[in-house]
Amino acid sequence: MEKNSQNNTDSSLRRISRRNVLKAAGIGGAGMLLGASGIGSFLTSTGNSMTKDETDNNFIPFYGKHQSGIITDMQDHIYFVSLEVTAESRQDLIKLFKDWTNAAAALTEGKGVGEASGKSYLPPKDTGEAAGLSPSNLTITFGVGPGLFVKDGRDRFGLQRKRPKELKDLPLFPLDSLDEKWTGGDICIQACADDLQVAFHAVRNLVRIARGKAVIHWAQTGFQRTKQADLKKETPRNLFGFKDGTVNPDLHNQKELNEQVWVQPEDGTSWLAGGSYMVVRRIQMYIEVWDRSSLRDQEATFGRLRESGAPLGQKHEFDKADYQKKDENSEPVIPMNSHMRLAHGKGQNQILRRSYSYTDGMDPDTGSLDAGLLFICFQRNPDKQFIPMQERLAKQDKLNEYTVHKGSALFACLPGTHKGGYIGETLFS
Ligand SMILES: C=CC1=C(C)c2cc3[nH]c(cc4nc(cc5[nH]c(cc1n2)c(C)c5CCC(=O)O)C(CCC(=O)O)=C4C)c(C)c3C=C
Ligand SMILES: [Fe+2]
Repeated sequence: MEKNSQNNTDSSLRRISRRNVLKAAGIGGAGMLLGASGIGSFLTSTGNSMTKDETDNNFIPFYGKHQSGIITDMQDHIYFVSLEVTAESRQDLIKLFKDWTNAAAALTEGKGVGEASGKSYLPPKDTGEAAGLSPSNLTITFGVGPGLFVKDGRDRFGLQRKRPKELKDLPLFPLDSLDEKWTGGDICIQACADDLQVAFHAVRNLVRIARGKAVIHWAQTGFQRTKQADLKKETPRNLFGFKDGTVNPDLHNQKELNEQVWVQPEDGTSWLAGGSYMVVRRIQMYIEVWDRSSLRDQEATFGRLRESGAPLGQKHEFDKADYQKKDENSEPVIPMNSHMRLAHGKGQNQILRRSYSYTDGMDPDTGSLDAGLLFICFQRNPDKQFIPMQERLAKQDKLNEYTVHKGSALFACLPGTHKGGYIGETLFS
């Protein structure tokens, strides 16, 4: 569970009026028409990354240069779904993305999908369970998996030549214990909101729209502490009790985001420029085993103190880790096999972590709680970011004693769109 709301201090952004926010929802080209006004310039520079604290009506625009739900401040809940496409024609697939775009734009504004027909002899277009609820900072993010481009040797939609070389099944890492039921998918929908019913409603209606064209392959809900419960707005803690999400790219540093998160025009896949690669791993955490290990062992596992979240050898959570520091026995203060040290590597390539905890009843194999992390990260290039990082972790991470990777998927999250356009337009044009 990773926090990504650092340095969110521009008070002018917090004073955006409801009228301006709604205006922003309807404008073309990510707010560019608003020109030099505060909100216009913000949207122009960062796409639709307006964060929940920056609006006064918990609404995050769907339209923008980038899809929302990537550099958006994390909401309290996620409903993630991976779909298999059953449509056979390119036209049907394009129609699906157009219908989804219109529905997603309405849903994020707190509206239902489709017009109410008022005809009692027909099923209502919208399923109704979010009627009267606020938008709850709902974001809906669409991604496409390798199977959309070619599956079982078939180029179903004439997309094979458009597949970026990075968009392929992730390699099997040492210790992976992947289950097909939580792995892969042709398309993903990530719905995040501060209310689970709002997120569920979004997914349910989008899946309903896809009837006859796509079916659910796997789904996973996730949570973190609610903002209501955390008055001090600290970094959320994962199910091992540690602050999780301290080190992440700065969401307000455009240069850093272009280097680490957004696919760039020069990366060789023009239709994906402005999008981002999303890695999803369903990681089970052996919480009972963890609960029997000593505090010292737990802290050595992550390389951080549990209480403050400070790196070992430092006092405060955001102090810089000193990887050279030795203890009185000349041993590294931050152990060589600690999670933080291995994830950090040489510090050149980062990922944007946006993970949520999950619980899913009991693991029938062990009789213990099935709980863990729906690990999600975004990046410009998985070959240079997630994959080498996970190779290091899978080989040596002390955390592996307490976790197992059960699910895995890679998606290319499409660039954003403007009103009148549709998500996926660049891929199909
Ligand atoms: C391959 C990428 C990563 C996986 C998989 C992963 C799993 C995982 N992580 C935690 C808990 C923590 N992770 C922390 C730091 C951290 N983790 C990754 C990457 C992966 N984690 C990175 C890049 C970093 C930051 C490294 C750095 O440069 O400092 C931390 C420390 C606090 C923090 O910065 O967030 C915790 C705690 C769990 C529980 C988990 C799998 C279940
Ligand atoms: Fe981690």
